[in-house]
Amino acid sequence: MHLQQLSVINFKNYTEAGLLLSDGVNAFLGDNGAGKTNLLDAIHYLALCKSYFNPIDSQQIKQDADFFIITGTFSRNGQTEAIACSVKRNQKKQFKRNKKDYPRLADHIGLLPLVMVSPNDVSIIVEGSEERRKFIDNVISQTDNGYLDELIAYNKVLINRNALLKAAADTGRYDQSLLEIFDEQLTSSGKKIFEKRKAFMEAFTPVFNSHYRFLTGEAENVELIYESQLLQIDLETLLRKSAEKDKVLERTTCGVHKDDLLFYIHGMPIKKFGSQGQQKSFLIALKLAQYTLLQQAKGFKPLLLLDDVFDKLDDKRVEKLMQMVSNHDFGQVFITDTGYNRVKQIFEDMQVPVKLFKIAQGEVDA
Ligand SMILES: Nc1ncnc2c1ncn2[C@@H]1O[C@H](COP(=O)(O)OP(=O)(O)OP(=O)(O)O)[C@@H](O)[C@H]1O
Repeated sequence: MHLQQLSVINFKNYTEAGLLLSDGVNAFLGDNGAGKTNLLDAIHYLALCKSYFNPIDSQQIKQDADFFIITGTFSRNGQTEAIACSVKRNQKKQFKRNKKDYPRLADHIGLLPLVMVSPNDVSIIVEGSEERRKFIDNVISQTDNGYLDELIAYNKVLINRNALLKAAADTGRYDQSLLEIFDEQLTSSGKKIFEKRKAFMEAFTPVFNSHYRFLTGEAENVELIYESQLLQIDLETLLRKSAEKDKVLERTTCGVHKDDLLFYIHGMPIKKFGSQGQQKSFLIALKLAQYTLLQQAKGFKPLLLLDDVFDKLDDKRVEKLMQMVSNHDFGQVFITDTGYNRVKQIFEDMQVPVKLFKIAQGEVDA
């Protein structure tokens, strides 16, 4: 699958721009604040109906404008897909596929799989466990339609159970039969989520290890561990055992909402003991593993968006990454960087064709 052309009107710092893209590597190059990442985000928006960086749609509209439009023509399984998206202030966003409206926006998601690697991803390492659960949930949802439904069901019961515990503490009355119903529902969804996460991590971890090793050589020893209370004990028993504690703390203290991913380098948490370059390499390997599993599930190559990817990586790692790109391990790739000559040189040295775009203050020059 690849994006043949992209147009934006009033999107972030662009008034109007159109790009004809290569089906191999495309590089958006320019100074800080020029609008390179904004182009990646426009592609992300077109594929996944939302910005990668900012959940508020109206903030993607160019300052002082009332709407934005993004259009793109994709070649997918030998067919052309014309996707158009428009957002007006205070109105629902609209997506069209080959000029037809979607009955549900959710029907669009999954059509154009995509993986973004961005400096913002460092939150997966440095922030709390919620960021890591969000990462794993996003990756599983992209390939498993039922997973998101289970997550929604689980979170709904969790909110209700916590409200019950809080109300019981406030009123002194404890509705045991309602709690048992919630526990049953929580156990049913929680078990399914746990089984899917466990199976996913079993497939994901060796792919991650192999990408990390390729990128960094054999010297660094990293570990990726799925941590869940359910690995030791089933959720039914857990909920029963923690019932008294939950009453005192007025919230549900066990379940899959406590799951986490642990990241180690040489036996130590990478958050505290990894250099910026090592953390970045770890994140790239995580995202490339996501790419590989997505490709396996879809049967074709997703788009790969690499924002500011050379920053903090040493020359050897840059070369390895570009080797992966040039081996056509990935299909269409988009790269951003501030150094026009640097990127031109890297690709010339590797004898990899690349389409270079000069970006300056919301203007594109191919
Ligand atoms: N809604 C908007 N209206 C106008 N400008 C916006 C809007 N949203 C973002 N911008 C501007 O777009 C500019 C370019 O942002 P972008 O993140 O694409 O830069 P970049 O070229 O990737 O820079 P860097 O190299 O620093 O990462 C920023 O200066 C930002 O203020």
